[in-house]
Amino acid sequence: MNVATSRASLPDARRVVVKIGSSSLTGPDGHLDLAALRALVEVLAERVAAGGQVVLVTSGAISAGIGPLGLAARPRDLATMQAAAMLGQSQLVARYTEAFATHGLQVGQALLTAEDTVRRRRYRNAQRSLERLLALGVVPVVNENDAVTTDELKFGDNDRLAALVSHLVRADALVLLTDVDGLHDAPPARPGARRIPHVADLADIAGVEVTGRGSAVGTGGMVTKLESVRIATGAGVPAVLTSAGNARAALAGDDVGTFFAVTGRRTSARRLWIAHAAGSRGRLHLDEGAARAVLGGRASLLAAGVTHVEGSFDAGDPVEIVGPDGVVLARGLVAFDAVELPPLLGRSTYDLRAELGEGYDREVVHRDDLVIEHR
Ligand SMILES: Nc1ncnc2c1ncn2[C@@H]1O[C@H](COP(=O)(O)OP(=O)(O)O)[C@@H](O)[C@H]1O
Ligand SMILES: N[C@@H](CCC(=O)OP(=O)(O)O)C(=O)O
Repeated sequence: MNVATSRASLPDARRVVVKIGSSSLTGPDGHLDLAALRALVEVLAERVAAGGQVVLVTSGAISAGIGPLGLAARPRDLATMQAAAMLGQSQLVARYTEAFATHGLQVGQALLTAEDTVRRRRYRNAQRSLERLLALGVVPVVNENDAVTTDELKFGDNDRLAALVSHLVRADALVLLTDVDGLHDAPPARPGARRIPHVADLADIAGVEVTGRGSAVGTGGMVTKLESVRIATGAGVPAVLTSAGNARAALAGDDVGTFFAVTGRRTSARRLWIAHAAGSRGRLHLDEGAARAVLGGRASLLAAGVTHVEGSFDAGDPVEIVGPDGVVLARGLVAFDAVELPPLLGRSTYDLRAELGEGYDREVVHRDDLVIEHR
């Protein structure tokens, strides 16, 4: 580990996750921009040649599928987007394979889903295989597994995926490449909007106007990029946001884009998944006393304090924990299936054990599986 503590230490960051968005890989005709892809690969190959390690998180599967499928425009419905991504992903990786090969490097593909960052066993598996791939000198090329993700259970944008991957591989820095040179003090199309070079704490930019609308092809706009930055910096990984054309300069620590300093220490993977699991499978509504106990930070959630449940989750799924006023207080991994809970609610642990036996008196969400929302 050699975490970049400032922009100047970026050249020494040993392991870097670089994410490139659709907007930077798509030409004006909506097809994959091969020149842009090759230019990025050249920069990353230089980094590897200099002794660094790079994990590439790349969008562009849908863009790469448009041409071969003969589609007039980027599809909007989920099934056609998935079909385009399935065809396009293999094209995309083929192009990366060729481009890296010209620099004597090999690539290995990892297609991840939100589920992989939520489920402990899958997280560990992904961690182990990526670690081994890097040790073998191969460049991991990561995208979301669009073929198997549904609307409610997907990242959609690759920004948050990149932040979670940077935690997964214990990166020393995260570089987000897009079509604008960093965060601006207003949406960059607005006259007079200026780049913000350094952000020490995300609270400092709370007043900055950002839009969730991306470019014509991107997903999530600046909102998901800041969400990604929040996850990464809060988990101990500094981030740089700049345009794809500035990738080399950003890695060299030059004054381009926006540098976001670390705000938190490396958290356990477990707490990170719980806090940022892409989707929640349901909600647990609490009474006043339980809400206070949960916010106190040390208590587990017991059936006695839950008034009702929503959703159809299984034991182990992420759920939102909601106060009596409807505000989400925390997220956690629930220890029961949704159908098991109604008869247990509002009842004391003593009652449950006496009537239903050992096991039914367990916590609904154990405190180790519970993370309070900080907004
Ligand atoms: N305050 C802001 N600073 C910089 N960019 C912004 C801001 N608000 C909105 N944006 C928009 O975010 C867009 C990038 O998001 P997106 O299209 O999703 O990119 P990508 O495909 O690279 O993920 C930019 O084109 C920019 O217009
Ligand atoms: N995973 C899909 C879509 C990802 C996407 O558009 O994300 P981004 O460009 O990062 O906002 C793809 O590869 O086309």
